This record gives sequence, C-alpha cells and structure tokens, in this order.
Amino acid sequence: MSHSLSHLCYLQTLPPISHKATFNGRQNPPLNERRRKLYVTCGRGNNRASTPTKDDYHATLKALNSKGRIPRKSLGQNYMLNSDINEQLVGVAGVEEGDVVLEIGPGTGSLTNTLINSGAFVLAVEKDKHMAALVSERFSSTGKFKVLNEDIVKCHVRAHISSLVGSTKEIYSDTRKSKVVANIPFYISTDVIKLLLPMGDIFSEVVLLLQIKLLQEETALRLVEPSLRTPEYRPINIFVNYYSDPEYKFKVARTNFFPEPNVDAAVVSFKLKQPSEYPQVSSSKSFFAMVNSAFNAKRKMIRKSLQHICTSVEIEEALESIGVLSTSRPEELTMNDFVKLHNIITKE
Ligand SMILES: C[S@@+](CC[C@H](N)C(=O)[O-])C[C@H]1O[C@@H](n2cnc3c(N)ncnc32)[C@H](O)[C@@H]1O
Repeated sequence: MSHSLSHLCYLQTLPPISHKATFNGRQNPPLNERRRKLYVTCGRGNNRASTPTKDDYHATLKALNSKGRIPRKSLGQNYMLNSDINEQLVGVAGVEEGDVVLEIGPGTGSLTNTLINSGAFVLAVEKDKHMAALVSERFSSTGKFKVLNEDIVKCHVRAHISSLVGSTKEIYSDTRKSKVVANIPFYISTDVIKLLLPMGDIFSEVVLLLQIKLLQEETALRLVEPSLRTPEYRPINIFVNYYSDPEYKFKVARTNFFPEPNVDAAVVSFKLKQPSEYPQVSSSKSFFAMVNSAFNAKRKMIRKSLQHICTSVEIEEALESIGVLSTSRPEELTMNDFVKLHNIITKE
C-alpha cells in the first residue's frame, strides 16, 4: 500500500470526531469470501491493486479526520458505511471488468473502492475540493481513477466521458457504453436525472442510491412506477419513462449512513433507451413544454390549460380521438396518451 493511502488504513481506534450523528455503532457483517477476494485484487494485470480498505464507520471517520472535515449537510454528505450495499449497487449495474463508470460524489471513496475492485475505470465528479483531494490520494495510484472537482450539474459530462473513453481505448478495447453508479445527495437528484437520462447514446444504465425524501417513504417507487390520478404523478415520471426503463430495486435503511439522515434511501436503476427508442414526437422540447403546461395547472382540464397551443374544441376532439375523456385532467393521461395528444395538436 502506498504511503499516501496510509491515512485510510483501518488500524487505529475511533478518531476524536464528535458528531451529532445518530449512528448506532452496529458493525458491518463479516466479509464473505467473494468480497474478501475483491478487496485484494484489482482485476487488470497492468494496474496496481486497489486498497483493501473496509469502508465502515471507523474508516470513514478516520478518512474525514485526516482532512479535518466533518460532513456538510449543504452538500448532502451522508456517507455509506456498509460495503455490502456498495456491492449490491455495483451488482445491480452489472459492472464488469473494463467498464467505464461515472460516479457522482465519491465522498470518502467507499463506493469508488468497490467499483475499482470490480474492474471498472471510474470517472468521479466531486463538488467538495477536500473530498476530491482525498479520493485522488486514495485511488490515483490504481491507474483506474480520475476525479474532477466540479459540480455535476454544471459538468460537461458528455465531453469528459468521450475523451476518457477515447483515451482508455488502448486499455479497454471494446466499445461498450459507460455506466453511472452513484450515491447522490437528495438536493441534486432531479437535476441528475434530467441531466443523465437523455444520454442513452453514451450510457447504458444509471444506477442511483436516492434519498427518498419528497413525500413519504415510497417516493422512489412512485418515481419509477407512478399511478395515474395520484399526487405523485408529475412531469418527472413522464420524463423518466420517456428516456428510460426504470426499475425500483431495494430500500436502504438510514442506519447505513453517517451521519444518519432522517429518511431512508432506495436503489433505482434506469436502463437508458437509445434515441431511436424514444417515443415518436416531432420535437421532445415541444413535447415536454406541453406536458409541463398541462401539469402547471394540475387542477384544470387539459382542454383549458393547453389553449395556448390550439382551441379548446380542437383539444377536446384530439382527446376523444385518442380514447380519453374530453374533460380529462393531466394526471389521467399516460405518457403514450400525451405523445398521441402532442402529435395531433401540434400538427393542427
Ligand atoms: C451522499 S454523499 C455520498 C458519498 C459516497 N459516494 C458514499 O457513498 O459514501 C454525496 C457526495 O456528493 C458530493 N456532492 C454534493 N453535491 C454535489 C454536486 N453538485 N456535484 C458533485 N458532487 C456533489 C458530496 O460532497 C458527497 O461527497
């Protein structure tokens, strides 16, 4: 292990960080054989082995302490303490030797470690310069890691991935698409979904550990499997299903994070559609503008809220022709209904 990694070793007793976290001090379950193997191998023969660090409570505190940091609430810094969950996340994404993976917010690097040990090359985008420095020290010697100290929302993801995939071609000869695997803070989850889901030309899959804060505990489930006529049915549901095939995977209890948030989390996978698989609309921009207008006046009937596009009589006729009531409100239309409606009323 290189000297620069030594501060992350799991050798000392609990460091003197006192934090108001409600972490209950439970130990992670013992490593099984497969995980033990992953911790000591790096996959590619031409790269050095990754650190065999176990990213539990003590190691996380120790890493933070080494940089004099305490978790910042404003950046959603709730660190994962359970390597089993990282392994499950990586398993959901089917990360294989040679994959290029975008990780948003590596933090102390617990998920990064699992990704690298699975054979991936990780491009990490971390807004906090101290955490970016920490993971850079921890992983640059693996030759399978690059970190950008940037805000993901402002980051030119496509350009970075394209230049990375180009530059890693010698090592990774096939042309598989990249993946996104990340434990992201709640405050950027909608922005991240909007940014990444339309990138089906470069990413095959986006697997996110999301905090489920919006309404009640099953928010993540409702994001991917919305029911018509419910308050949770919103334009984001239509957006998600337009660009991907989403799947709710499993819930993650809040006790797995440090500091412990006041909500649980959930793993959601979005299999990205190819641009040729998107619903057929003349313009996605005008389609989403129409959907947003319809939902902006959620209590209003569609024939009234879309009058800036055409007359209410024309909208009524269009609604009837697609088999829905002319008095429908937006939460009564499926994505396919909106697609058909858009294609009729923007033609007239
Ligand atoms: C929930 S923590 C996850 C940390 C780590 N991946 C883990 O699983 O323990 C979120 C991370 O995202 C970073 N972050 C917050 N806002 C960000 C943004 N806009 N762009 C990139 N990273 C961000 C935080 O600094 C933090 O490291």
